[in-house]
Amino acid sequence: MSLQQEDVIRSTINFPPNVWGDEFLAYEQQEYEEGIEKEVDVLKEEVKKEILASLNDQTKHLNLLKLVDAIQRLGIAYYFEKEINQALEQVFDAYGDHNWNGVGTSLWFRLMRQQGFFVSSDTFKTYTDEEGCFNESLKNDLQGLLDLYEATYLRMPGEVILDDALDFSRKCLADIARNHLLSDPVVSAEIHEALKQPLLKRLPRIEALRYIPFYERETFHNHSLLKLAKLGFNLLQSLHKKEICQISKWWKRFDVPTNIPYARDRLVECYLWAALGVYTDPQYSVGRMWVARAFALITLIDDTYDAYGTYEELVIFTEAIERWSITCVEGLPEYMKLLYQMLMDLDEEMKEFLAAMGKVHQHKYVKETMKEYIRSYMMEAKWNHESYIPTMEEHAEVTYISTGYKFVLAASFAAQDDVIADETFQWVFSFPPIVKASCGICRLMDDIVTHKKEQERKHVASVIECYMKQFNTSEQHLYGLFSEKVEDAWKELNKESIMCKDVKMPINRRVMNLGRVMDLMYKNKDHFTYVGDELINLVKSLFVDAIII
Ligand SMILES: CC(C)=CCC/C(C)=C/COP(=O)(O)OP(=O)(O)O
Repeated sequence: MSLQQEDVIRSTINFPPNVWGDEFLAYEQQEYEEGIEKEVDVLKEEVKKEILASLNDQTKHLNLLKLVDAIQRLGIAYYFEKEINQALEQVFDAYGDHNWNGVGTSLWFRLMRQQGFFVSSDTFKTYTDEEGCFNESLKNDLQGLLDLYEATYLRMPGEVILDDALDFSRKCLADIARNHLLSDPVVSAEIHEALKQPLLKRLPRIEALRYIPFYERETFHNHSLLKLAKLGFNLLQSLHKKEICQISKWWKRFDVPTNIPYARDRLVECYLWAALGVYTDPQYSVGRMWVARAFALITLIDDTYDAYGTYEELVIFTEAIERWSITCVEGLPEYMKLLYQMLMDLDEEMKEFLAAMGKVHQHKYVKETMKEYIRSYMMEAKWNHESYIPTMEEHAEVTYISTGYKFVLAASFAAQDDVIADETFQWVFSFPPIVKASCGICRLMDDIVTHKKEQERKHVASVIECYMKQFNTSEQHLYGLFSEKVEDAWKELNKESIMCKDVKMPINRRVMNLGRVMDLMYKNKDHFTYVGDELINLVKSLFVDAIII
């Protein structure tokens, strides 16, 4: 009997169609005004000089930190990687892990930890009395409270003083916001936004979009820096437009709505994921486009395993993945052939890229993590088929891999046009705690918002069902419990990014950005599947509408 016959029961649902149509195909000819790069270079030099001028003068260190903070929040740190590192190293050499005293402690603490320098949370003891209570006088300094609040999010597991400082500053800020004591609407908006989402969880590019107009309103802003931020934003935006146009042309060839109508068609959203969470710096154009396309294809494969494919079909597909050869196409059910072909074509492209870079031997890392990823999909399909609810441990082991983040990281190292050591691939293979924590954030935040809808059809058990079964408990208090686990995972990310020196900071930052994407795609609702105005407007602001200079 053919598997394609109509009596096969498939647990599909009607996902909303792609909201973009052909919009991005129109951006092929986007050219930026001539001369803009020259202007950017001049401004860069000005800002570099300013950084370097403050380096050796301790009286200027607070201003130096403010400048670095502004550069990072304006989203142009990639222009000053070397200078920022030099500046923060200098500050670390001057004050060690706890000797910064007085004004700016919270800013110093946050910037140092963000850069991977360990500084001690004991520094905040000066803010408390003998009983460990935070001084009431702190409530009178609004900027100080905001800075303290943002600094506390850099906490590691067990840092009670920072947990307390967070409770204290959050409560003070919420009281201030509630009491309408503020006459300044800009500061009031700042408090509301900070309470909604701390800096730690904001994706740098989205923060730039938000911070540029905010910074402009500040009386003492640096004019060169502001101009550079705007030009830099627009330059990268025009590159994004071109890239989305290019990958849209590739995607259109496959006519997904006709050929794979049961799956989510989400190329632009996947590009957003890749551009904000994986490759944020302009130079990684090739990698960004490869990863975005891989995500879009994986989304189709995910919906095949989670919904449309029958168990028998999925076994065949998984075996073909294990064999990893285009010759397997023939043995696949008709509708799966395109998926397999797309995957093999993308893989071929990756191989060619690696060969051109002289690192073709690293292809095996991408292939192996992809196989492992698909095996995790198959295990979920098996549990679903057998109506088996796994233990929490079994569930985590499989569904952390099925977030795709381990594969994404390995692929991102390969698709990056600089030299990435084999040890870095081996590091991700060993599934280190920082990567696990990022996968944990992904799995928990995803399951919290998607499980209700998924369980309406036959779907693998989410972490919620597994916990309820194992601990014989009700669903109600689990959302709070898992939200706390997400916070714990953030503490782990902080700790590992500072304490673990196996990889360099840009790689840790990538792992953290993957965690941050979840705050965009899966906070309170599944914005990836059900793309609404919020995400649409964000995409337009990031990739379509230039900032007015
Ligand atoms: C990082 C990657 C690979 C992104 C690709 C897009 C994707 C598969 C999203 C998860 O959808 P989902 O919410 O249905 O996920 P799951 O099926 O794992 O719950």
